[in-house]
Amino acid sequence: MTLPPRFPITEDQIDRIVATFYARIRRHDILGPVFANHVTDWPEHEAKIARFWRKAILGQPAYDGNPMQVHRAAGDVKPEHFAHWLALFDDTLTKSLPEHQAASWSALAHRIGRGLRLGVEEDTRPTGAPPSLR
Ligand code: HEM
Repeated sequence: MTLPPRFPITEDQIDRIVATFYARIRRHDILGPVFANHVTDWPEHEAKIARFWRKAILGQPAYDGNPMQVHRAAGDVKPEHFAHWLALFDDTLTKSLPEHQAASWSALAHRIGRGLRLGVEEDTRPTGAPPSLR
């Protein structure tokens, strides 16, 4: 089923953000080494991420993976990585897109990132300790 877009954006704009963002991820001091442990085929990774966003933003049935499971299973993705990821993503969005698109996509990424972070945190938290609700 195809859902209506959350905000107007072209597939080409999504592809360009993904390419710019992961080029910066590869050079990032903290995040670069984590990705290097997992991603060997960058064009394939970027194509998959672009399909993820085409589904999340445009409602296209382009992606059917399970990001929560992938991030939890990675083992070296830590809760504190999410703030770095989101800061770099926001910076890429504001430098590359008109304000409305950047703000809408940022809000969506923060919402998804919060869910993923809580999932990853679940695996690192000592049994019985309360979740961080920030
Ligand atoms: C809002 C934040 C994030 C989003 C939306 C996101 C999205 C995704 C998606 C869709 C995938 C592909 C999953 C699949 O294989 O189907 C992925 C893979 C991956 N993500 Fe994230 N991610 C986020 C944050 C992070 C953070 C903070 C890290 C920490 C370094 C990270 C590290 C990775 C790695 C290493 C993979 C590749 C796993 C593999 O192919 O084995 N991600 N991400």
